[in-house]
Amino acid sequence: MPVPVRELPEWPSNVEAHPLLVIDYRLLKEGNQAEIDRLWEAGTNLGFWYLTNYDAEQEFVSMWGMAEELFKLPLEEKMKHEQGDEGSSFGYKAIGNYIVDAAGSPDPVEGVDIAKDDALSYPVVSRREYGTPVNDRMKSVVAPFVEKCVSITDTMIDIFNDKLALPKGALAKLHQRNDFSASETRTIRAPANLTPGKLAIGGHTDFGTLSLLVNNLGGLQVLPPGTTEWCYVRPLPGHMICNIGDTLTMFSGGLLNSNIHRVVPPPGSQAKYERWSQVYFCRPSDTAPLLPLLESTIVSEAFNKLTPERQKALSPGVNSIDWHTRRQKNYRTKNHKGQETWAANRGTENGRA
Ligand SMILES: O=C(O)CCC(=O)C(=O)O
Ligand SMILES: [Fe+2]
Repeated sequence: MPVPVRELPEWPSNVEAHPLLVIDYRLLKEGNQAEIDRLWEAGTNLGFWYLTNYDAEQEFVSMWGMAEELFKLPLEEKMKHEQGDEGSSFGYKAIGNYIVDAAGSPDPVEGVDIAKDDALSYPVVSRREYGTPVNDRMKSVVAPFVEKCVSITDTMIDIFNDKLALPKGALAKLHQRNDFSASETRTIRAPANLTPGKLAIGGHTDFGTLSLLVNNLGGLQVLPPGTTEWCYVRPLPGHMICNIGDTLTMFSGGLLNSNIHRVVPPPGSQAKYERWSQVYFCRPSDTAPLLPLLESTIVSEAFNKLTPERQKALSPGVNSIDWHTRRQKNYRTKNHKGQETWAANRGTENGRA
């Protein structure tokens, strides 16, 4: 069994971790202004924060149990539901199918991504099939997980909407429950005893709006703005890790920061355990145009202050699904041709101050 998140192995005493702001979800739900202001502070600076009192830790950990059953199947069986090389991220992901750097080095992790659309419509198949171990747990594990995550991301989207002084519900309209989107669950298993220095996931920004993450070991690192030193983010029981993704950076005219991060082997003696992560990616409706929401004077004033290069990076003008497909496709090892393929998978880090 995976290491339960509440029984984390000891953090090595000589390894520093980033002191992320801790945001209390219960206070956010109550409309506590001081907590809302702190969420804004977290979103506009590092773009990463801890969330406590979110009441879904069990739903996150249950997803590991679901994936463990799937990963037990013979590879040939799992490959029937692999994501493929066309730019969809829904489905099983075999070890080595993503690149982790510009040289095209293959990744060492196994994973599975399930579309929000499939979880919520089950037994109706909206996007694709995932095989029996997933089907058997769609109602009992996957859908409850997605429901909790949708509720958490909807809450934070409305808070950011109001802090950006957008018309009521403007951001929510770009993330409607019943619109098809690339929103999905992602479960990742990295093997124990990875070679020190090996990347499990290469440096990247997240593609969508908000990411919710629970992991059982260290290994996640952020590159804080204005620094050149990668810094560990320490998993803490009862705390999930949240971060801003590219599309929210675009909608906010660069005010909210989609920060670069990566995953390396866990620090110290934690490296001897299998590493499990559970993510929920909230992404805009497939047809949402990716442009700053200039109807807000806060957004337009921020956007006008940016360099032309940064303005261009934050207003690609393509639809959300095209952004996602381009990035995803150029992470696939089979599609890697050279340095230019890595450049083609990049997000809003281009022109980042
Ligand atoms: O495994 C982690 O801790 C982070 C995963 C991540 O950054 C991602 O899947 O985008
Ligand atoms: Fe990420």
